Amino acid sequence: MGDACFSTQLIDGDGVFNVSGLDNFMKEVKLGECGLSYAVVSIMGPQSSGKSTLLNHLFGTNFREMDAFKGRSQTTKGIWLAKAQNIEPCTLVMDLEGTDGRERGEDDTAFEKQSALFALAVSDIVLINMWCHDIGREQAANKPLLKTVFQVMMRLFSPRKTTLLFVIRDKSKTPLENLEPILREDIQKIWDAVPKPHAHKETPLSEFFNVEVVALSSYEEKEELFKEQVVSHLRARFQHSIAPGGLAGDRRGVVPASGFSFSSQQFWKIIKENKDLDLPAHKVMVATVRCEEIGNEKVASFTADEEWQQFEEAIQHDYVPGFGKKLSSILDRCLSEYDMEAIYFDEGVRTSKRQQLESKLLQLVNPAYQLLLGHLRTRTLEAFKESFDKALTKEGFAAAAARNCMQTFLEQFDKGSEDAAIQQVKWDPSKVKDKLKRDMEAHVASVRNAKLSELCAKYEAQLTKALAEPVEALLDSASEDTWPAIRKLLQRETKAVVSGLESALSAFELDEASEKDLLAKLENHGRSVVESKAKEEAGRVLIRMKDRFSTLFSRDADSMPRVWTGKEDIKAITKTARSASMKLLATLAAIRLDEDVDNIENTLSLALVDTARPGTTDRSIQSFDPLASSSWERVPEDKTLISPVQCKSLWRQFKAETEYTVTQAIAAQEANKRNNNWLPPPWALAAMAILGFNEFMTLLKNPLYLGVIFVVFLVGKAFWVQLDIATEFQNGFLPALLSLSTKFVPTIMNILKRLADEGQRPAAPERQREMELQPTNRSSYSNVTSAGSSSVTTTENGPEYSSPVAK
Ligand SMILES: Nc1nc2c(ncn2[C@@H]2O[C@H](COP(=O)(O)OP(=O)(O)OP(=O)(O)O)[C@@H](O)[C@H]2O)c(=O)[nH]1
Repeated sequence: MGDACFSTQLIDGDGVFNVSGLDNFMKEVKLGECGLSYAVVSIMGPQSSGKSTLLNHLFGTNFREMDAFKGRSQTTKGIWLAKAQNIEPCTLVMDLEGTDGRERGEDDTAFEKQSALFALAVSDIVLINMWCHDIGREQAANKPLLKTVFQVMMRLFSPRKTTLLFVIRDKSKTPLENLEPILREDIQKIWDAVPKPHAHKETPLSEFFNVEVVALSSYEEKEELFKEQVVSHLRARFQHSIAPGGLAGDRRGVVPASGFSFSSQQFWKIIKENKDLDLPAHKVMVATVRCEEIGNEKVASFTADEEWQQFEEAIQHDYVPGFGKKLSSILDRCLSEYDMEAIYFDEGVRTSKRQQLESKLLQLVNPAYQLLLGHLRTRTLEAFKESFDKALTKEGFAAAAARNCMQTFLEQFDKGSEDAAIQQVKWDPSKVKDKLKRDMEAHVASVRNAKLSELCAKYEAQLTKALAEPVEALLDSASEDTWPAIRKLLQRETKAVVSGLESALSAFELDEASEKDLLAKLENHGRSVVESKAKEEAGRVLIRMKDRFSTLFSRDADSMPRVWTGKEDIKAITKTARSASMKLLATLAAIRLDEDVDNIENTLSLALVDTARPGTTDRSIQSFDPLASSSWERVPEDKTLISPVQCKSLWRQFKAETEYTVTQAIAAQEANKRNNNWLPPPWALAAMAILGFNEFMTLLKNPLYLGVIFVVFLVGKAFWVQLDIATEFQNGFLPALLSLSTKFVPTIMNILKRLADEGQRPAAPERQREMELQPTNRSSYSNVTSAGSSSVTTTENGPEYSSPVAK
């Protein structure tokens, strides 16, 4: 690559900034890597005053020079930029279009003013090229130039101190020592004459400029001497110009080399808009833009980072161990790269942009972190459930064990979240942990509730078993002691089961109120078992009453079946049996689990059994019926099983259905009495014995008569059995006659047929005996059932009673 590469037109003659040219130039000379170690030198001076010639000799550049033989005309248009050769640190050299050209106007927007301001803004050293013979001259060519420089300097807010190096060309024999004071005086005069803003009225020139003077021999006449002076004297002053005590000014507004392109573009833009330049603000602005750019580059490089991309992908599916450590190192790398690139920019801007970058990166990473915590939470919850359920099947539910298990897995979560923690930021995983804790608690609670209801159901079943059958038995044998006995039983069994549940509940560590609740529920369950049993029994009360009645009525005190001989007091027996049945009704009329304060038995006894007591008249019953009510006195509605009116109707039904048994008994008694009366008086028996003596003797003498009588008896007995005459007459005399008349002929035929059949078989006598036995059994069965029975069907509205007769 030739020397030409190092020079480029920065701003053309029309004031257009060559952005791409500058960017290429910067890449070419690797300016971006210089940081703050670079200097900018520019040269101003009249047209064709040998500026380019000086720069090329001083810095080894190749700015265009005028050909000496072609005459004087402007060669440099706009502003050119090149890099000085063999000068440390990197020194940029700007060659400006010459002043006092006739082509340009004189107003504020004139190109030479704009370029002078630009040069002052970006340069550390400004060379002012002037002819030696102009010194002390009123009409010197450099006077308008200096005026311009000083004027535009006022347009820089808080300007930095720039070095003005006056290069006196074509030095004469007059020594520099003599020339310099005259020059400085000239400069001071110009400075004083320049209109200044109020704030800088009294500001001395030295505040803004560092004035240096150097004189060179004529390049045209003493070229060798010129070259020697340039190389051996002047060039040395540009080495390490930015070091303390170097040629450069105070460099207050300098921007890092990587911001040079943007900074100079902005300067030119503002100058073109004819605005004043605020160097500190400009510095901050360049830093802001550049740091932002660097930050964005770092975000882009982070997003494209392969390691991060792999991480992000893996996290979509599952928890990745070592997340925090790995991500911290990627972020760290990114941030330190930023630090390195932004190091020379304004510290305030750099730091705030670093924070922005950091928060952007963390924002990018945060969803992955949250996802990771989500995976960690799910994993931990699953592991907790597994371990908890395993312990549950082994040891049953225990609140303490559940707590320990939760603690272990919460600690596991803590470890996992520590592993996921990023060093650059302290993200708080407590919300996720809280959610995990809530989920764990919900699981424990649901298991606990299931176990609790299982336990309660077990104890309820136990209590049901302990109560149901004994209560049924107690109610079955209803007496005065029934309810006290039931109460005692209920109390005893409930106490036992409740204490069992109480000790089983200790593992659940329930609060006092909940425990009390459960125990009370169990107690209530016991009561409800008793109550439902009582309801069941009340539904069957009519059958029970009839059973009790028939037991007491048909059996004597020794439980032996009664034979109605005629001596029994049927009325008294009936009364006893009915009053026992009434007691049963009274017992089942209400639930008495708390106390026996009701007056049901008395009321019933008064209204149902004692109606026929001496002194009780029909009128008094009619005028006051204690059963004409739907509720009992002192018995709450929910404890009433059979209301007074129901009792009354049941009693009526009971009486109607037992009436027949009583009538039967009375009939049997009367029949018995009649049977006993059939025997003739003793005198008739004596007469019969005396008068029938002859017939008796005839029979004794002729046993054939006895055989005939025996055969007649057998035939008669056969008819009795076959026609089931005894059963037929139980249904009444007339129906029996009708039934017997229809059955008479078939029975004769049947007997004859059987006789014929039996005659053909050798075992005939045994069959006949069997035949004789059968009807006897049947008749005894029918006697048992004849006591009558009824059935009860229960409907939603309560028990319904129906009599078997009706059926
Ligand atoms: N007398 C004299 N002439 C010089 C000197 N240095 C250069 N020249 C001549 O001055 C003429 C202009 O030289 P340049 O270097 O092109 O001057 P310039 O100031 O860059 O010109 P513009 O870019 O057009 O403003 C050339 O013919 C040079 O030979 C010098 O020291 N003394």
